[in-house]
Amino acid sequence: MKSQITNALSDFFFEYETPRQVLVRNRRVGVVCRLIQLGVLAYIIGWVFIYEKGYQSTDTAVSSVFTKMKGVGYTSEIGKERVWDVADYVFPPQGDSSFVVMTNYIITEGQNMSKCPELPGKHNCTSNKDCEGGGFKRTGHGQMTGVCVKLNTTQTCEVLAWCPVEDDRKIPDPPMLMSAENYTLFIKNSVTFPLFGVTRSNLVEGIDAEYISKCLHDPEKAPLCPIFKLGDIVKLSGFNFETIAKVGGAIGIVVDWTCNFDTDVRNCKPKYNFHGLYGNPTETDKARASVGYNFRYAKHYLEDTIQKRTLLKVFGIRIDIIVQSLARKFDIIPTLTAIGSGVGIFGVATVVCDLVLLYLLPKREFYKNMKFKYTDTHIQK
Ligand SMILES: Nc1ncnc2c1ncn2[C@@H]1O[C@H](COP(=O)(O)OP(=O)(O)OP(=O)(O)O)[C@@H](O)[C@H]1O
Repeated sequence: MKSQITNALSDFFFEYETPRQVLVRNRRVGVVCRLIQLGVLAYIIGWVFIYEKGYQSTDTAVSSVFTKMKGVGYTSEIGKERVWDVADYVFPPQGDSSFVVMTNYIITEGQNMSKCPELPGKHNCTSNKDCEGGGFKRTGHGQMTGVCVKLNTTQTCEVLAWCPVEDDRKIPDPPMLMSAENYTLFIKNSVTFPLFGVTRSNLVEGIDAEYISKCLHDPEKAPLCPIFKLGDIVKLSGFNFETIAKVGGAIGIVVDWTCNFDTDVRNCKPKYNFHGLYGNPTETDKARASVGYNFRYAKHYLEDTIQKRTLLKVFGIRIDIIVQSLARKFDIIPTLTAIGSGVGIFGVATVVCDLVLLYLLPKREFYKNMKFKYTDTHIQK
């Protein structure tokens, strides 16, 4: 018993078995096999390694964006000249990655809390019965007092509201702040790739204070300049400035960081892309339920101890800055995984050629006999 175990152990340790193979001298099978192997090799080298960069690991960035607008707008309404600076036309003012630049507005000044007639149109009435006291209309401006009052040639419900109520039936055309086309936007963006421990900023090497004070972004001539003219942003996103300025719209600026850290990190530079998200009403769009982008904003103040407000219906260009990133660097683990899976796929060639050899060729019986060694039929005692 002991000697049997010793024999088995010595067989296990001092012997090596390797499969015997059959060398098939057949041109057709040879060609099929080599072609499949060539295809697999092309797939591994061309697709997995070169195109998909299977030898690198990837990481996306953690990023922060800061924006600042500059430029001055001028409007002249009947008897009133006004200059609009950045604190007046950017909402919110903190320099977020998503903000609105006012390009058109409807201003209602000196509103105070009192009773006044509603806007003619949706809120017309013929008698007090049409104005339910204490009630609210879906798109009304205040609480109805229950009285139907005369307003010019029509009658409307009287409301307790911020009076006079805003009349937004006509949007100023051309837009009040056409000068917004010349405003400039400064984007400061910093990205960190935690896996590779690399931090980059869009103020890359060579973008110094002097360059910033003069440059203006141009996709061809100054692709790295972080200062953009609003008119250029609108044009590059495929919109017409006057139309988008009138009713408002949204634009996405994509800062794209696609970096390869196998080369110098200084080659990791941002690319800016512009996308019109919504706005620019075309003829068919006019029929849509909602066109453009607007919101209301009020500035409150006290006048002779009476609280008053100035209401602005703001039409503007909403800019969303989106950071997209993908960095790559050589890593031994994905490299070995790609090689391993490639070697595995080579096995496909053997399976296909065996099928051809053993089941399709006319001399398949001959090859079967060469490939397999048969035992005698099992005879039961
Ligand atoms: N929208 C913009 N258009 C043109 N230049 C800008 C714009 N925003 C900032 N800059 C300039 O870029 C530089 C860096 O701006 P940053 O905000 O860091 O500095 P700042 O001195 O606080 O700027 P500011 O001129 O607003 O006081 C400054 O010279 C600034 O004038």
